[in-house]
Amino acid sequence: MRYLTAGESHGKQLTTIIEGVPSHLPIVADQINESLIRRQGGHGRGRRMQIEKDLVEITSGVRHGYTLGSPISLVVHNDDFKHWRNIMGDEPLADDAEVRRTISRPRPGHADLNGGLKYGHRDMRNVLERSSARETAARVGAGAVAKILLRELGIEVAGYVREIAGIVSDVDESLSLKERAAISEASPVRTFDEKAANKMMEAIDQAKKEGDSIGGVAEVYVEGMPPGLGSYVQYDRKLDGRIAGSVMSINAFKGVEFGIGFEAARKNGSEVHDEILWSEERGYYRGTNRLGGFEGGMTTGMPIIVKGVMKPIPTLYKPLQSVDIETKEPFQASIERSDSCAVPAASVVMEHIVAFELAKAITEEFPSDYFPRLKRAVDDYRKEVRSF
Ligand SMILES: Cc1cc2nc3c(=O)[nH]c(=O)nc-3n(C[C@H](O)[C@H](O)[C@H](O)COP(=O)(O)O)c2cc1C
Ligand SMILES: C=C(O[C@@H]1CC(C(=O)O)=C[C@@H](OP(=O)(O)O)[C@H]1O)C(=O)O
Repeated sequence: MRYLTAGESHGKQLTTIIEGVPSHLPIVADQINESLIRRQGGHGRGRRMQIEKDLVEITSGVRHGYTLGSPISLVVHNDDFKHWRNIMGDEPLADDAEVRRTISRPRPGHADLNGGLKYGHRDMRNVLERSSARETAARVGAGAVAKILLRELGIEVAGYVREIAGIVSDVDESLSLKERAAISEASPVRTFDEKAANKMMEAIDQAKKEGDSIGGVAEVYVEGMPPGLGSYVQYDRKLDGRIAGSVMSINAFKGVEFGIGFEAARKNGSEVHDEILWSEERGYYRGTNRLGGFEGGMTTGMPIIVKGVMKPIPTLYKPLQSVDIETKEPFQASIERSDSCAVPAASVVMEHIVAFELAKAITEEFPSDYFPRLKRAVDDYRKEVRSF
């Protein structure tokens, strides 16, 4: 499975094309819409999210509620486009057109300057339109299809928030995926501890008041992956590596951890590695899950636990020094509409990005263009490893 996205933040629409989804998988648009709506929420989002109501149109690859095995294309219309029609139009502009006004003031922390240098865009709107995290709506569409495939195989994926601005929300490690999903879904910052959630919201409001922004940590939890997915035999087949790469590709993500992650550097081996146990009822399993479900680039069959670190949003009302590329003069701050914290939304994005990598690994391990056949292969494999 693979996918591509297209679309500018204030352009007409976002498009996703997903290739390699087997036929006869039941899909309806509302399942994808549920994911899209979840991505729009969370305390700290800016005014743009009041304008958009992300709803998908499935434009190919699905007929009467089932995948055809042909490429699936998804379209999400940008409601904000109507306000940007002049600026984002594809007609050549008259020399004196008002909308010729260009963006010449790059924001530190965003893609503006590097993108301008690389693509020769002296109007950096041409960079920000595509570097904007609006694109993550298109990626969530692909992830929602992946989640449907995984669910049919008994694999569930949940994303939530663990930390915002240094405020940590503890999670009771014994909580099941369903419990994690339900509790975080009910929280305005998608987290567990209500006290921490209130503090997080205060920190977000404070940052907003000060014209600043804040980041945090999102976590994705996966139940039901069979052991042995991914591989140790070649670097680019290591599934933890692939997941890490795709999590790092989310806008503003700066780091990834599995299980106890960076804490492993400060512990002895006996406090890090998960002992191997066996029982008639469960087959092989681990006494702990400190490594977060991976060994040797392969799943262990234990829940996958992966964290991603999101830096604070780069667009600030508070002055940060930059240089106008036309005048070469320093300036401070450009006032633009922006989120002040998007970690809750990003936890939904991360959930879907991880789901896509898992579905991709499954379809590589059990290649079939016909979903019922793929499912039978997965069931057989589960039986085989159970009696190993
Ligand atoms: C869900 C989400 C919402 C975001 N919202 C904003 C925003 O409103 N303003 C902004 O400047 N950056 C926002 N970002 C972050 C930028 O898109 C990101 O920092 C930028 O593309 C540069 O890429 P980099 O930070 O990965 O280097 C958001 C990111 C995510 C995941
Ligand atoms: C549109 C979304 O996020 C946007 C991501 C973003 C950025 O620079 O990344 C900037 C903001 O866009 P605008 O400049 O239109 O207010 C966010 O609203 C979205 O998540 O759907």
